[in-house]
Parts: sequence; structure tokens; C-alpha cells
Amino acid sequence: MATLLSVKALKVWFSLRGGFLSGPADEIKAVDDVSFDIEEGKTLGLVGESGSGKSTVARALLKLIPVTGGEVYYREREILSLREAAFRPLRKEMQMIFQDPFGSLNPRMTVEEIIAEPLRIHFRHLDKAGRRDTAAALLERVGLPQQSMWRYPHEFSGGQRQRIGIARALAVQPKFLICDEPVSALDVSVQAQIINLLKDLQEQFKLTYLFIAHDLAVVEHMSDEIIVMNRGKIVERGTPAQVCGSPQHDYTRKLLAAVPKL
Ligand SMILES: Nc1ncnc2c1ncn2[C@@H]1O[C@H](COP(=O)(O)OP(=O)(O)OP(=O)(O)O)[C@@H](O)[C@H]1O
Repeated sequence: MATLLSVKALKVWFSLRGGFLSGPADEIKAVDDVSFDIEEGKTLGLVGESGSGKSTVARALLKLIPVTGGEVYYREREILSLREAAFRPLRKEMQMIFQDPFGSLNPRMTVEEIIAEPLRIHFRHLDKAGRRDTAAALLERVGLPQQSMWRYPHEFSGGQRQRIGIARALAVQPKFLICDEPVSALDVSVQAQIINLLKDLQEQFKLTYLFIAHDLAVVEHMSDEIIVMNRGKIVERGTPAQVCGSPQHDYTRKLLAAVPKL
């Protein structure tokens, strides 16, 4: 299997400007010397408590924020140094699914418009009917009825909204999906449904995932490999059996102890 994504010594530091009387600006090392690879078709789980730097890694990979240092190779091409125009075709391949599907879905747009929007940008050859057909097929694929197209996000449950977010991400036929806490806001039973859907879609479309969560139990069932982040650094990495079965780092043990026992 080829390496799809390779992250080398990624650093994202934020400087906090002090007030008039305070000393020099403080720096938050949100991501500090983080390196990992993801093989094509596999899932890398990225786990850590709130504030450990997970979302900052995600945003850096999609070039949504400036980085302090490091390199990111996508299909062996360094992307952090690419200009916007050169990155655009790759951006289509790299999509994100968010924790809060309500916050990330425009409440004034119908589901059809939400799914058709990325198609309008990236598949210009499709006319309105083509976009509608694609939206209908995607909705069916994520387990929602076609009539959902004419409804608005607030008319759906949290799990259904996440299915809409997944359909929107799939619309442009991505290769790499960053799932940032995609099930954290959902009930446990719904979590399992969404995780199963993501696994099925991975198999069908040969997707590669970076799966972010604070809950090791969620990541364990999804991942081929897991990395654990604490305060901007990777403190542990290995297979789910290694990380969850015989954790080497105190921080990982603490995360494991926080997993609710069913
Ligand atoms: N734009 C920003 N400016 C300043 N500090 C930031 C900024 N974005 C993130 N941080 C800080 O960087 C650190 C890592 O944040 P990040 O959101 O990546 O963590 P996280 O692990 O994803 O947590 P959560 O799950 O709560 O989002 C935190 O201390 C956060 O306050």
C-alpha cells in the first residue's frame, strides 16, 4: 500500500499578544513537532483530550491556518508550500466531516442545496438536474430518503444531520476524509450507526481516514493505527491492540481509564 499522507515535524504555534503591562507575547505550541504517515485506504486514529492540538492538526493539513514549520506530503507532493491555485484540485480530494453537523450546515439552505454547493464549485460540467441526481444518489447511500432533499437541517436529528454532512463531503468524490470528532455529539447507539456507515463507505470508495476523537473507545474500533496527542506532542503510537491493550504512557492510561465501561 502506498502512503497517501505524510506529515513531517509539523509545528503550529499561536502567539498570544500580551496587554500593555504584560511581558513579551506568550506562545501556545498547539502542535509541536508532530510526524505521522497514513497509508492509502487505512484509518489513522488521532486521540487526545480537549486542547491537545487535534483540530489544529486537521486545520493545518487542509491549509486553513498558517503553520510555523514542517512539511505535509499528499501523494508525495508537499502541499503547505503550494499556492492556492495549485492546491485547489487537491483540496477536492481532501474533505472534512465536523463534530457539530448542525453548526456546519447552512440553516437557510435545503439539503439539496447543501450537497449541490460543492458540486457547483468542483464539477462545473454538471447542470442542475445532474446535481440533483447526484444529491439524491448520495442521500440514498448515506441512508436518508430522497425527499430529505427539500427539507432544512433543523428538521433532522443529530445522526441524520451527520449523514447529510457525510453526503456533502462525499459529493466531490474525495480520497481522504478528516473526521473531526464526528460522533462526539451523538448518543451512543447513533454513534455506532455512523461509525458503521463510515466503515462501509471507506470500503466502497477506498477512502483514507484521519479519525479524530477524545474517546479512545471510538478510535479503537475505527483505526488501523492510533496516535495519542498531549499538549501538542505525540506521546504514543501503535496498533489499537498495542495502544489500548498495553499502553506505555501514563497519559494514554488516563485516557483509557476515562472510557466508560458498558
Ligand atoms: N486560533 C488560535 N489562537 C490561539 N490559540 C489557539 C487557536 N486555536 C487553537 N488554539 C489553542 O491551541 C491548543 C490546541 O487546540 P485544538 O483546538 O487543536 O485542540 P483539540 O485537541 O482539537 O481540542 P478540542 O477537541 O477541544 O477542539 C489549545 O490550547 C487552544 O486553546
